Amino acid sequence: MTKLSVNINKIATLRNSRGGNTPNLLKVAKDVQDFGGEGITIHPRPDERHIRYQDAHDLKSVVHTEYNIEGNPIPEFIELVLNIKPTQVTLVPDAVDAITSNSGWDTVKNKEFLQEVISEFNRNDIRTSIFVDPLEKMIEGAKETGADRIELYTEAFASEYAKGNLEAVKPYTKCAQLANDLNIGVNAGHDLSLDNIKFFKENIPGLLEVSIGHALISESIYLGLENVVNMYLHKLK
Ligand SMILES: CC(=O)[C@@H](O)[C@H](O)COP(=O)(O)O
Ligand SMILES: NCC(=O)COP(=O)(O)O
Repeated sequence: MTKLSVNINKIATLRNSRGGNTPNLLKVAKDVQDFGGEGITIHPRPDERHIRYQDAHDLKSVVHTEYNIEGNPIPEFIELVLNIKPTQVTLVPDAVDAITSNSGWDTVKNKEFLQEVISEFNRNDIRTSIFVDPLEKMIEGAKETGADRIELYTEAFASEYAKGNLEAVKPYTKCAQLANDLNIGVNAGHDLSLDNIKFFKENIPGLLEVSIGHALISESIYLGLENVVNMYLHKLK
């Protein structure tokens, strides 16, 4: 069983573009869960370009499924997560000015730092996950940090799959198998979509959770547009 955690960053992006409260992030989080979504993911970035730190606090009382907070463990982020105590924290090594997450951790080079941060979250009963590229060495390194799970960074798979290269899933299958053997849980995310998710799931043993945002919100626009245009036309008759 693979859980779907919906990343609502893009809802906050749209809200922030007008300065008001539309679309309402908390309503969307509630609706996602009412519609069967099994988790809510947010990735507050230091510049608060989409999710604000206050949103992360406000969502705490609304998210009754799995609450996953992603981010680079800078001191402000660590403090935020320790205050909120979500179900899971996913550590992502993104630069402040990165347009989106663009690589996994080097779990070998950063082993001691990660061990330190992870043990602090573990002491607070927060499940930990580390964002990694599909490289076996990085999975072995992740195990040594004490993390409960890895999140496989799926951008490379998604872009190759879109070109028809089905072989691109192979390193992910191998790494998931290794993670299963090492008894570390497997999550995945980035650019997963309605086009690629079924194939990905079928090829990843023990896939526990996927977090999906950019494509899912875009698809919601595509699939909802006809309905809404028609509702406006009806009112204008
Ligand atoms: C960790 C990850 O894979 C990202 O996809 C992320 O959570 C999305 O962040 P943005 O919405 O800021 O691109
Ligand atoms: N962890 C990945 C995530 O939350 C969503 O990534 P994307 O679907 O917005 O690329």
